[in-house]
Amino acid sequence: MALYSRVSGSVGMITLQNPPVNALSAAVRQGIVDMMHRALSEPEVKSVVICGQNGKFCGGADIREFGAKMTGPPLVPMVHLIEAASKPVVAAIEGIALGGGLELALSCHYRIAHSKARLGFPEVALGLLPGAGGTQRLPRLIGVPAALDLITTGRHVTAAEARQLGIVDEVTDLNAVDAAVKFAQSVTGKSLDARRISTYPCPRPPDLDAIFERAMQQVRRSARGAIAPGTCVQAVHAAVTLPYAKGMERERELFSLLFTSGQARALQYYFFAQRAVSRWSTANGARWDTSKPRPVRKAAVIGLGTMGRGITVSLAQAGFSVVAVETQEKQLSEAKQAVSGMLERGAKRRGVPLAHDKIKYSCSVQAVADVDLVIEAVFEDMALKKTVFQQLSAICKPGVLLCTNTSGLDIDELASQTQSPELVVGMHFFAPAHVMQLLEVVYGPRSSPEVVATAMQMGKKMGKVSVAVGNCRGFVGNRMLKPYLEQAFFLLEEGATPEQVDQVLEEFGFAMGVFKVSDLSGLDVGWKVRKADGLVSPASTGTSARIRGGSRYSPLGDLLCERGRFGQKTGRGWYQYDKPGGRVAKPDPWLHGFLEEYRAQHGLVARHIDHQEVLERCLYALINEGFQILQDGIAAGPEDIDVIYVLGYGWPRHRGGPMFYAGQVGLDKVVERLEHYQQIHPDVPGLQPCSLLRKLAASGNPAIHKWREVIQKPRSQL
Ligand SMILES: CC/C=C/CC(=O)SCCNC(=O)CCNC(=O)[C@H](O)C(C)(C)COP(=O)(O)OP(=O)(O)OC[C@H]1O[C@@H](n2cnc3c(N)ncnc32)[C@H](O)[C@@H]1OP(=O)(O)O
Repeated sequence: MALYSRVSGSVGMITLQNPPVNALSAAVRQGIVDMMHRALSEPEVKSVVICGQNGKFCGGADIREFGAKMTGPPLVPMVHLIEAASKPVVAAIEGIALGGGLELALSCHYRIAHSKARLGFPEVALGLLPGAGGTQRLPRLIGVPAALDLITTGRHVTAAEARQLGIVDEVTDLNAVDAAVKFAQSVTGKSLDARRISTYPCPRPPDLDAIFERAMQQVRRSARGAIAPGTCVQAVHAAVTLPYAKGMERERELFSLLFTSGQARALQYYFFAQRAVSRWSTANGARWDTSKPRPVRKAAVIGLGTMGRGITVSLAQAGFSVVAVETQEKQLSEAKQAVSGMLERGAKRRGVPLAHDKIKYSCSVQAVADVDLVIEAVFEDMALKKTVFQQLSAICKPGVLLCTNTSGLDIDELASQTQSPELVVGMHFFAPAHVMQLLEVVYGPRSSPEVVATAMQMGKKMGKVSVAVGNCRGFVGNRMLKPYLEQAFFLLEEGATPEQVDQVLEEFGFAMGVFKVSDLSGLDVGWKVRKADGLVSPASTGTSARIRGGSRYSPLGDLLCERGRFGQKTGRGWYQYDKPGGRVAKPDPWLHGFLEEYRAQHGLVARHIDHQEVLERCLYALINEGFQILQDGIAAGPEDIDVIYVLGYGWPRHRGGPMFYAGQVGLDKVVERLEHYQQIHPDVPGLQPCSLLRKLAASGNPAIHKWREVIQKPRSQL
């Protein structure tokens, strides 16, 4: 709702009240309309200030109401009422003015912002465009190029940048509401003719066509199939080519198109999913709201390879004192140099002070004796990690949290090396660790709730989205990757090429196809794991070479590794590169010949494989594993899996995540297609729909937020 008060006798004050961000719910819109009428009808009131309760102007339309039938006054007539007002209306922007909140501010005649406020049109991230005149007013106010930038990227600007761009009239370090009241009094009685943005002509720079062409190219490059960015460009184009009223009609049409698209639903689901994962729970009943994190001031990182360096940078940038340990002098000095470079680049990019002095380097593990938390980041080797954990357990002061950065090793086995297994937790960072936003916090059966809470909070402080997951091989992300990769390999055996598979996945919206990712991360990584698992056997022909433990197995990755083809680092993998370390993947005729030879050797006949089969086999196998993970209680809900896949594995955000996507496709359809492929490939257990998936499909494909009711008590494997 909105509160009305009178300040200094002549200023009508409308205060938005809708915690936590004063979003424009039906009640708030109704309140604004009613209070505007009141302010305009009171003769003593000469000007109006609009502000938000609790230091937040407005976070935009209330996203929680998007799924329901629209009630209350629409936004567009509301902003027109404000702009048309005969008394000056001043927006007092504290905290945030985002989306509909900024549109509300742009309909006011003046805008006063606090210096710490952030403004922006983030609708594009929700699959929408600013639909209350934002695409028509902003270019009129700040010009086409700047408006295109803000609307298509959704980036927030500081008050200072907003002032520079001309979005706000004044910035204050003092109380913005008081400043707005003073300002409102100072403009009482002045003509408002030049203050109504909708009446401004839209600037037409001479290279207008080129500007729009560039903007379209830019969004096509980065959107990966998302439709909102291009639609935003079209809406701004209408501001330039049409009179305001017609431009508004066009904005409405385009907004409706986006609003009813599956992409907007997926992105809005994802918005709440990312927030839902912070309300974590574990299979043994620990919860975010009952578990208190421990204070951590000083942390240590053991092992300064690629991951350890990234983790050190993240910790230092988050303000922690860090002891960075690498036992070899040479590696330590290389790491020191690399970390300094990363910190310098980070400080420059983010405009923050350098964090060099936060880090102390040491060659000795003894240096961690007084820290509060250790993150071990040595090679992915259980024996080595066990030794390190034994050492840490002996060296560290009592009560220290011992975390391991592993992408899939058994947390409990490591915990058993220590005197306090309840203090051990996994922190699975993604490379590059100082850039990637995702952190899987892996709890073992003995990890204490406060240790999980501490790791989750540490991740948040490092700017990560932390997702709590249970302990199993590969945790959530890498466990689901296995059947996905497996299907991709099988498709090559049956006649596909890496380029074909990658193209299908990239058209779906993945940042990179599975084979390009494999080349980037190195084929030897998986090879090492398969060797340790006893899966890699000496080259042989016939069916037995492609069976392990009674199930189908593809040795293709192993065969490439045997030939030294480790991907980008060796200049050859599933693709060829111009040199070792090269980045541009080119189809490799050698690989095609190798696949033909392989098929001939194993009596396989290449067949035409269509787009649909590639997509269904890769994605549905991955999704099926996701349901198995839910069934096992390794992830608490589908949102956890979806956030992990979007942030860690390049799943297109506008498709919500694999579990959301499965719901969109229809769970019964996913079951039906998995059964279809299982019949053809009975030796692939990953194609057998898991019982939770079957159960959900049989219960009528319920909405994703209802799945937890069906999952009920997960049968935890922990
Ligand atoms: C025709 C009309 C068209 C209108 C278009 C729009 O206006 S669409 C909406 C545009 N606005 C946004 O996209 C803003 C989205 N919100 C944010 O970016 C951030 O939440 C924030 C406002 C910058 C605050 O970030 P912070 O990190 O401080 O907190 P959280 O993100 O955790 O959010 C706190 C809770 O607030 C809820 N919330 C935020 N914005 C909205 C919103 N617009 N509507 C409803 N609810 C919102 C958020 O969900 C959090 O609550 P939880 O209960 O934890 O989920």
